[in-house]
Amino acid sequence: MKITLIGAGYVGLVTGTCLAEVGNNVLCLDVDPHKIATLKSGGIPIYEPGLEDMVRRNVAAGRLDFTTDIAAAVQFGDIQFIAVGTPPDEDGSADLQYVLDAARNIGRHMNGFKLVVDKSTVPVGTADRVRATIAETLASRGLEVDFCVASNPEFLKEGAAINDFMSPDRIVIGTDSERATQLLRRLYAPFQRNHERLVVMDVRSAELTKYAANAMLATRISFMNELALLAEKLGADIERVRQGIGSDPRIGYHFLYAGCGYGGSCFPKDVQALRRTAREYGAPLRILDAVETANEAQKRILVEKLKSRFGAQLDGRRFALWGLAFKPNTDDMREAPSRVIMEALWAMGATVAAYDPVAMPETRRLYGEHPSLMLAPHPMDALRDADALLIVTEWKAFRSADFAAMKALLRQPVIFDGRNLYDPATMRREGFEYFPIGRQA
Ligand SMILES: NC(=O)c1ccc[n+]([C@@H]2O[C@H](COP(=O)([O-])OP(=O)(O)OC[C@H]3O[C@@H](n4cnc5c(N)ncnc54)[C@H](O)[C@@H]3O)[C@@H](O)[C@H]2O)c1
Ligand SMILES: O=c1ccn([C@@H]2O[C@H](COP(=O)(O)OP(=O)(O)O[C@H]3O[C@H](CO)[C@@H](O)[C@H](O)[C@H]3O)[C@@H](O)[C@H]2O)c(=O)[nH]1
Repeated sequence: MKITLIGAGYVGLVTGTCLAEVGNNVLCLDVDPHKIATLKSGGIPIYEPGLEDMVRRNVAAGRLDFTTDIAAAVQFGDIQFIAVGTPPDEDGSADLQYVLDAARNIGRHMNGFKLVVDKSTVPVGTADRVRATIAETLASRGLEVDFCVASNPEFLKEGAAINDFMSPDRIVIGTDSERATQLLRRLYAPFQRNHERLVVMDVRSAELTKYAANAMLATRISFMNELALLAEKLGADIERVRQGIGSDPRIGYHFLYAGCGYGGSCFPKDVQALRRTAREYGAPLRILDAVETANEAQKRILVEKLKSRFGAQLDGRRFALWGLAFKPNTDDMREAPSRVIMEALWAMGATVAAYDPVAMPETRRLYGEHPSLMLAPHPMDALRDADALLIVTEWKAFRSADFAAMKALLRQPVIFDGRNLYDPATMRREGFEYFPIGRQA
C-alpha cells in the first residue's frame, strides 16, 4: 500500500519505518527541513534503539523516503497518517494547531480518495474537526472528493518503540466507515501475530481510549509513589509490597515501580489534557487531579531527602547525578525529573556533575554552558569530590556498580537512589548512607 506519514517525529518515523519494513511504500513528510535533511543523508534525528538500521534497510530497498514537499506527500499516500505533535496549550488542553494544519494541507492537495488517520494523541472530537477542516478546504477549491477520517492512537513506548509497533498488544481503530475498517485491517494484518489484535470501535471511544490508557498507567505510578512514602514511615519495603500485589493477576506486575516521578512527552501532558477535557464537560476526574499533584511532589522527593540530610543551604556543595533522560534508552528530557532536581539544587547554591549515556547533548541543548553544571564523560568522573550521588534514571550500566571505587571518589559515601537500583542491606554493608524510595534507609 502507499502510505504518507505527516510528521516524522518519534511516532511518525517509527510508524513509517515499521510499515515500510512489512512491504508498504512510505513517504514521510515533515515541515522541519533539518529533520528531513538528516534523514535523507542516512542519519536519524532521535535516539531509538534499532531504528537507524531499519530506516537504512528500507530506504535502500526503495520503500521509505522523506520529503518536505507537502503536495507530493499528500498525493503519494492512499492512507495519510497524521502524526504531528499535540503539545500542551497554556491552559493544559492539547494544542491542535499542527493537526489542523496537516488536515488543511490534505484538503489543499488531495485529488482522489484518501483515508486520513489520526495517530497523534488528540482530544475526543478531533476527528470531527479534522473532517470538517478537510471538507472546508476542499469546498474552497470547489471540489467534492470522497475521504474518510479514522482514529488510530499509538501506544508505543520510547526506547522500545520498534518492538511495541511490530508486536503490539492491541491496535485500536476508531471509525464508522466499513471502507476505512477494511483498509486498516489489511494494513495491520502483518502485525497480528497469532491472534486478533485489532479492536474496532467508534471514533470517540478510540480517542478516549488513548487518554484512558496513559491516565491509568500514570495513576498506578502515583499510587505506588505515595504508598512508598507511607512504607518508609511504617518500616515496610515498597519492593516487597510491589511483588506481593503484582502477583495478583487482577493487578499485574507492570508499571508498579515507585521512583522519583513520571516524566516524558506523554504522561504529564496527557493527564493534563484529560483533566482539562473532564472539567470542560463538567465531569471532573478528581483522581487524576491527585495523580498530577502527587507526581509533581515526587519529582522533588530526592531534593527533600537531600535537604533533610544536608540542609537547605547548599552553597559550595557539589552533587553527582546519574541519569538525565526521563527514562532509560532514550535521549528525551521532556518533563524529566532530572530537570526539576538540577534546577532545585542550583537554586539552593549547589553545583551538579551529571552523567547520562545518551542524553548529554540534549542537556547541553537545553542548558547551554550552565555555570553550575558539569557533564562528566564517565559515570565515575561525576562522583569525584561530590557530597552525594543522586540516581535519577535506571540505565542498565548503573545497576552493577563498583561500590569500593564509588566510595573512594565521593567526598562522603551518600546515595539518594530515585530508582531503587540497589539492595539497602548490601549498601549498608558497603558503608554507604543509602536513601532509596519506599525502603528503609
Ligand atoms: N513520543 C511517544 O512516545 C508517543 C507515543 C504515542 C503517541 N504519541 C503522540 O504522537 C504525537 C506525535 O508525538 P511525537 O513524540 O512523535 O512528536 P515529535 O515532536 O517527535 O514529532 C512531531 C513532528 O511533526 C512535525 N510537524 C509539525 N507540524 C507538521 C505539519 N503540519 N506537517 C508535517 N509535519 C509537521 C514536527 O516538525 C515534528 O518533527 C503526539 O500527539 C504524541 O502525544 C507520542
Ligand atoms: O513502573 C513505572 C513505570 C514507568 N515509570 C515512569 O513513567 C514514565 C513514562 O514511562 P514509559 O511509559 O515507559 O514511557 P513513554 O515512552 O512516555 O510511554 C508512555 O507514553 C506513550 C505516549 O503516549 C504511550 O504510547 C506509552 O504506551 C506509554 O507507556 C517514565 O518517567 C518512567 O520512569 C515509573 O515511574 N514507574
